[in-house]
Amino acid sequence: MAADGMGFAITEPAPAKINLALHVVGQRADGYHLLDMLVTFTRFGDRVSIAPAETDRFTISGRFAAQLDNADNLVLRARDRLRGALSARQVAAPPVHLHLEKNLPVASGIGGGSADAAAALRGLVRHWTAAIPERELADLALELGADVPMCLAARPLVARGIGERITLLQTLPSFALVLVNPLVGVATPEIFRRLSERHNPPLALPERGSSGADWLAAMSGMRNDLEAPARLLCREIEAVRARLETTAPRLVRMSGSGATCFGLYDTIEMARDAAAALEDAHPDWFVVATQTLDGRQDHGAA
Ligand SMILES: C[C@@](CO)(OP(=O)(O)O)[C@H](O)COP(=O)(O)OP(=O)(O)OC[C@H]1O[C@@H](n2ccc(N)nc2=O)[C@H](O)[C@@H]1O
Ligand SMILES: Nc1ncnc2c1ncn2[C@@H]1O[C@H](COP(=O)(O)OP(=O)(O)O)[C@@H](O)[C@H]1O
Repeated sequence: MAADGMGFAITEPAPAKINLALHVVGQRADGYHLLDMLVTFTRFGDRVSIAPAETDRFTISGRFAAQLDNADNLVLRARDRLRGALSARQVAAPPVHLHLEKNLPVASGIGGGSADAAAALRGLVRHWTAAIPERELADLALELGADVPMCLAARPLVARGIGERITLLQTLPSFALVLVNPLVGVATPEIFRRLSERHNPPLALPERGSSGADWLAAMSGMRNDLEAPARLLCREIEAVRARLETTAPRLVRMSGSGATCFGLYDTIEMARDAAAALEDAHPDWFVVATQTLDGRQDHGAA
């Protein structure tokens, strides 16, 4: 079932989250790792649609719909948490039909579940015309997952702490990129457990007002500290990286805890050519050419 043409009142984009860099800089007493992350979002992603309904309903479509459990979906957890917060304020939150178009691979390091939860929160706040303080919404988002607050912002940013300390980056430009996933899921907790070093140097960001070239130069000096343990756990990451390197990218890196890797290119045409070559060589992989949102774009433009 596609959401288009079904009369949904609201369709909210759920852009993929890309960790352009991820430095592990410490660990909290509860075991969670302290991170320094340079994050952006893509035009390509999932979509969450909302319509009024007699009783609550949830439907899923899209390439990766079959891999998800309807009952325990982050979209439903987001709905229930927001409804709970609103009922505490005596704000009505009547039944809704939520539809998820699942285009992003699951457990792949690009935050699909977090993006869906954030899109559901954004859409339901609009649908229920709920005046909820930004701070309370951010706290509620964090309870749903470490990546959900940044997916709520859905624009270029630096995230610190476990992801909750967010600074928006107006100057980060849009990049053409290719996402490649070998369709092997990676379990995030396992990757963190296998880290050999937990106190690495923080991000060194370029000066304010830097150009795209300055950002690329700065990013080439950054890392994803989760890449080494992820490669040990998921052998396919090596092959994905090697294939991406043959397409003349400006930068190749893994996102999040993997296994999705991305290549950055000078133009969207170059990214599309690279994606076509990768799809030819590996029709069994997930490959997509897209663009990241720039710091001044609203996520609604995705
Ligand atoms: C690694 C990142 C980078 O953006 O992305 P993904 O690979 O998930 O896309 C995130 O920090 C993932 O955040 P999120 O996916 O919300 O993780 P959660 O479900 O909250 O945590 C899953 C588990 O990973 C470990 N974990 C997670 C985050 C963190 N900063 N330190 C940790 O040690 C914990 O064992 C936790 O129980
Ligand atoms: N809407 C959703 N999309 C993806 N995963 C979901 C969703 N709801 C619940 N999950 C669960 O959350 C876990 C993490 O998924 P995901 O956000 O795709 O990982 P990642 O952040 O590594 O890309 C999965 O194992 C999946 O079972």
